[in-house]
Amino acid sequence: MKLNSLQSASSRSLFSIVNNILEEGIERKNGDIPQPVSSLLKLIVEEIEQRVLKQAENLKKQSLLYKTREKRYQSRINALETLSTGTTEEHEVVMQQLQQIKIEKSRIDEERKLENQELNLLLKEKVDYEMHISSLKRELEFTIKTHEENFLQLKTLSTETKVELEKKIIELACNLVDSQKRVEELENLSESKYMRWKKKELGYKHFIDSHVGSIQDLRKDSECLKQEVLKIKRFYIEEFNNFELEVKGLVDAAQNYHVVLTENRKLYNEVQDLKGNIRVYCRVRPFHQGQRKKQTTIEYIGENGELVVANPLKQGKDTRRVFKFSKVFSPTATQEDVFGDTRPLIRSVLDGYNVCIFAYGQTGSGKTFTMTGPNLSSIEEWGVNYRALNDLFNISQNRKSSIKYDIGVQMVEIYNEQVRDVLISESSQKKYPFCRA
Ligand SMILES: Nc1ncnc2c1ncn2[C@@H]1O[C@H](COP(=O)(O)OP(=O)(O)OP(=O)(O)O)[C@@H](O)[C@H]1O
Repeated sequence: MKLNSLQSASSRSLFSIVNNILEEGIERKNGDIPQPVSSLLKLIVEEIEQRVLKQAENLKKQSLLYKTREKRYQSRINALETLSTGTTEEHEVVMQQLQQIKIEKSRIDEERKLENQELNLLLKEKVDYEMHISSLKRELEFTIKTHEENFLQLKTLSTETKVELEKKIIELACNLVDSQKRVEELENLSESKYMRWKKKELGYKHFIDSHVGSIQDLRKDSECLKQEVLKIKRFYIEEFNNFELEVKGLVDAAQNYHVVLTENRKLYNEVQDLKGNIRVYCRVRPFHQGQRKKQTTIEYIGENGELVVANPLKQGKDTRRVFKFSKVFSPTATQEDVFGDTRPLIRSVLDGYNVCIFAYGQTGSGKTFTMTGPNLSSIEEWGVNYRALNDLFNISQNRKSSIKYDIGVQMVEIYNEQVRDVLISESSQKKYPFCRA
C-alpha cells in the first residue's frame, strides 16, 4: 500500500487493516510478522497518531475561537446594555437585538456545549486511541523483537546451513572428481575388456569355423568308420566262431597238457632219483684276508667231483689223498653256482617229495656263509636257504591258478649230536623229539 492511499483512507478502514493484520498474526500462532507487514503497521500507526494530534489541535483552536467570540459577544452585550439605558425604542431594538444575541448566544452555548461534548468524546477517544496505539506499539515491538530473534536464529541457522552446505558441496565436488576418475578408469577397463573379448570372439569364431570343418570331416570319417566297424563286426563274428572252435581244441589240449605235465614231473623226479637221493657237495672256502695263500692243500678239483688234497707232512702214497663228491665248488664259486645245483632237488618238494639240505663242517669253514649268506640286503649274496624259499614262493605264485600250496618253515640246529628247535623259546621243548601242542 502506498503512503498517499494511507493518507486518503478513513480511520475506520485503517483500524480494520490493523485488526486484520493482528488476527492473521494470531492465526499464524508463531507470532512471526513479515517485514513488509510490520513496516505497514508502523506507517498506519504513525498516520493514526498524526490524525489524532491534528484533531486535538483543531479542537484546541476551535475552543480558543469560541472563547474569543464569547468575550466579543459579552462586550457587545455590555455595550448594548449601556445603550439600553438610552431611548426605549432603541432600547426595544436593542432588546430585540439582545434577544437575538441571547438566542444566538444560547445557540452558540449549545453548539459549544455540543462541541465540548464532542471534544470530550474526542479526548476520550484520543486516550483510547493512545492506549490502543501503545498496546499496538508494545505488540509491534514484541513482534519486531520476536521477529528479530527469529531473524537472528534464522541467520545463524542459515550461516550454519551455509557452512554445512559448503562443506557438502566440497565433499560432493571431491566425490564428483573421484566418480569422474572412476568412470574414466571403468571406461578404460571396459574398453580394454571389450577389445579383449572382441579378440577372443574372433579367435573363437576362427576356432568354431575350423571346428565346423573338422566336424564335417569327422562326420564323414565316422560314417566310414561305421562302415568299417560293421565290416570288422562281421569279420569278428566269423573270427569268434573260428575262435570258439579253436578254444574247444585248446580245452582238449589243456586236458592233455595236465596229463603231459604230470608225466614230465614224474620223469623229472626220476631224473633226480637217478642223480642220487643223497648228494654230497664240497665247497672250498677261499682264504681270509691276510691269510697266506701258499699253505693251500688243495691240489686238484675235478669236473666230476674229484678233489685231491696234499699233505706234505706225510711220505709216500699218503702224501696225497683223493676224495669223490657229487660236485666240488672251487673258492671262486658264487652263491648262485652253489644254489644252481640244489635248485632241482628243492623244486621236487612242490611235487610232494621230502628234501633235506644241511651244511657240515668245522668252525669257520663257511656253513653259515653258504646256507644263509653274509649280507642279506644284497640278493647276489643270499645263501641257499633264502634262494630256495624265494624260488618256492615264485613257483607257487605262478601255479596259484591250478595248485594251492601251504608252506611252513621250521629251523633246527644240530650241535653235539643234539637236534634243537631254534624258533621255540621254551627250553623244555627245544630238544628233539619236538612236542607241539
Ligand atoms: N665261500 C666263501 N667265500 C668267502 N668267504 C667265506 C666263504 N665261506 C666262508 N667265508 C668266510 O669265512 C668266515 C667263516 O664262515 P662261517 O661263519 O660261514 O663259518 P661257519 O662254518 O658257519 O662257522 P661256525 O661253525 O663257527 O658257525 C666268515 O667270515 C665268512 O665270511
